[in-house]
Amino acid sequence: MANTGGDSLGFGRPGARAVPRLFPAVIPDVEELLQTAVVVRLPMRTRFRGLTARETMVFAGPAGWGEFGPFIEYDDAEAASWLRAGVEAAYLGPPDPVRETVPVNATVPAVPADEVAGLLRRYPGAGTAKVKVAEPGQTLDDDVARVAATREVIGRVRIDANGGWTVDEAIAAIRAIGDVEYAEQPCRTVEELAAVRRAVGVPIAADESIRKADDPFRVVAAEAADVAVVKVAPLGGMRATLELADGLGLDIVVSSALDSAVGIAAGVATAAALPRLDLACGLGTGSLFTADVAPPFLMHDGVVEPRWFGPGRALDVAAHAAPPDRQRWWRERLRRCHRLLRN
Ligand SMILES: O=C(O)CCC(=O)C1=CC=C[C@@H](O)[C@@H]1C(=O)O
Ligand SMILES: [Mg+2]
Repeated sequence: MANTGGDSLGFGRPGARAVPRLFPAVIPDVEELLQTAVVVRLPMRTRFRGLTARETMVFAGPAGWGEFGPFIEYDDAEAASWLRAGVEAAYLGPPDPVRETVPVNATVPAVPADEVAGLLRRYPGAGTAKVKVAEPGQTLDDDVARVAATREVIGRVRIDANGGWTVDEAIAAIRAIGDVEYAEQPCRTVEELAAVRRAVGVPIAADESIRKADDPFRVVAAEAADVAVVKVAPLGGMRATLELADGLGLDIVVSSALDSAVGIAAGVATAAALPRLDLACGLGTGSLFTADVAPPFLMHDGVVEPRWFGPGRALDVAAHAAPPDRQRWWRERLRRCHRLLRN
């Protein structure tokens, strides 16, 4: 039964943007975190989310490596959850798995249709593809063509509009695109998602309406979605994500936050620990980078296996270290977020 009320994660309290507070109970000293922290800049193969390189920070703790990589434009209140997730990974390690493999979807950025087949070669055995749609500056024809090109290679397609459509645009676009596994975040608000869901026969997935919401349970209360896309870093960690997934009572897809291999390891560990997992997870974004801090989670036969970058494990950070001004910027950001977590 879905939980539509308040919850132990700290979500949904008036004025308190979700900084889940459950794990870990003790946040280490900031100087300890900064001692091993390195900022890397990972070059990307294809533009994704407007990025051609991904800046992120990794640090080590007694349980291994953790990642702190909130997107640059996020404010400190939003970024603090990402720090909590990194601290949990480095100080607590992964939850116990209940499965040995995690099914993963191919991710198709908003590329021209004729680039799709080449891109999908990076996802051997994928049974599901997620196609980005509603990209600013592109048309519905571009989306229809990209989805059609994807379907020629992978039969099961889900789409992600990142809230880019109005309700009317979403209804028209979903009808034009045709049968999909689900439409992720077709519009921006929960009410709009519910309106689209009522109008179309296609399942709706909520992403931003969960990871950026003051109250992720509103999606359930408003009957706005069939699927919850959950991301470990913005939701404050693996255990917080598992608890939220359990409370939501929707079908769950664990997805990446465009993390390095360190953050993806936490996503895979979370998916491996879910009591039920019926849908492929969006954890194949390592394929979008041309370099990573460790061997990326590349799928084979449509799945990846959990792996953990434990204590004493050296990462390939030197080759990808960001310039000194960016190191300073991230270290200051970490200090500010750390103060928020301690308060
Ligand atoms: O779900 C996937 O296949 C890949 C992950 C993915 O699409 C995203 C990762 C990071 C930022 C987001 O804009 C984006 C998403 O909206 O789901
Ligand atoms: Mg999404």
